[in-house]
Amino acid sequence: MALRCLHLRDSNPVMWERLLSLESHCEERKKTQRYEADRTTIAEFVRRFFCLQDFDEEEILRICGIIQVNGHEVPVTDPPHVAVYDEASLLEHSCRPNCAKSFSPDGGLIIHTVEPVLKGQHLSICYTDALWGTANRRHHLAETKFFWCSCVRCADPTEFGTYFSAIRCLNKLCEGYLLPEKSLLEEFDAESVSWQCNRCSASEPSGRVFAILERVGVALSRMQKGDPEVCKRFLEEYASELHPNHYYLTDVRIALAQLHGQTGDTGLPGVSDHDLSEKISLCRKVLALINALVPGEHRIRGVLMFELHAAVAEEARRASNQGQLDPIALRDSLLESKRLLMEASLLLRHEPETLPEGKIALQARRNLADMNQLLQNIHASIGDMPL
Ligand SMILES: C[S@@+](CC[C@H](N)C(=O)[O-])C[C@H]1O[C@@H](n2cnc3c(N)ncnc32)[C@H](O)[C@@H]1O
Repeated sequence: MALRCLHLRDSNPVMWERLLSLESHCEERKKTQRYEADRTTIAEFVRRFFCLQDFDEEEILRICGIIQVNGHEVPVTDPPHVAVYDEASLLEHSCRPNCAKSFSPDGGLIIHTVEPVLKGQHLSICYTDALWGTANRRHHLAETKFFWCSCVRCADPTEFGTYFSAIRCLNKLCEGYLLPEKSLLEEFDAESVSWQCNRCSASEPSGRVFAILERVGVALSRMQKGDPEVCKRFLEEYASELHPNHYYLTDVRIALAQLHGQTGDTGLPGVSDHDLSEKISLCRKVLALINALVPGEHRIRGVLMFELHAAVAEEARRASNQGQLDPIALRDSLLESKRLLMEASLLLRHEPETLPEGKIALQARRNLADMNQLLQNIHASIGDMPL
């Protein structure tokens, strides 16, 4: 990537100037280990191996900084590649962005709004993982993009009342939750801020809280996420330490919501009634949480809506077969399933078909045609007007 960028100097001077106009954070980078690693593995190597002595080390390291600060990982190739888009580099970061990005099959960048944007309002995307907790997001941004985030979400320790990063009070008799004592608006690391219970006001040093989070994080990274029973055990075990909406629990719920119906070859019809209703409630719960926290997570919302539409339709089919659902109630359940399908299809409309989300979008469009046919038959049988 660095070599391709350097090549622009002679092959495309206009593009070269546009590249150099981007932020490189060279001064901040000089204090990092990565700067020294880039010096030996990229700058020295490029100069010696490719005999490009007319680029000095500082110039090459500036390009490395531009790539680090402005690069996007493009998942449409295998392995993914990194690309810089100069106009999109103008977009600022927010942990609750009003825009989201997708990629076209040939690696073009598509920026789409995810909520209404007023004239004059800043456009933002999320530079980090929006489903990480506040301390992790801020640390990642400070390390890689060299700023302390002060977005609306970071400014609110409760993260819009979701308690996404909260853990249970360490006093077992208290039913409250621990959160950072002050909002993280200033330039300090989460490690310097104590955590306070929202009920008994007990204060805990951040080190104690982070030790718990690290222990649970290690357990999560070691667990077999492809096994529904393992996921269920994790949720049961750590419910006593974390807020019900905590990001670790949410991560496992997202996996479990998709696993029911994917393991084995019988698909959703082979899933037990219990697991089917668990799938529905997991999808609803996580969707409500993400809608409140970060509606811009369109990919995961689209995937969960697709999963939910299938589970709702399957539950209605079972109830109808057992005579527990009259045709009108069946129609209403299928209409809900259709609404979810339409929304999934809309949310995933920019995803390329080579990626799993693009395949789901394609399947959603096919299912929609089948669903319309099914609904027409039901309308005909109950003498209803088509909807
Ligand atoms: C991709 S560039 C964005 C364009 C850059 N501001 C420029 O003028 O070239 C990323 C850099 O912009 C700054 N930045 C972006 N979003 C920010 C935010 N929410 N708060 C503070 N700085 C931000 C940081 O310096 C970050 O490293």
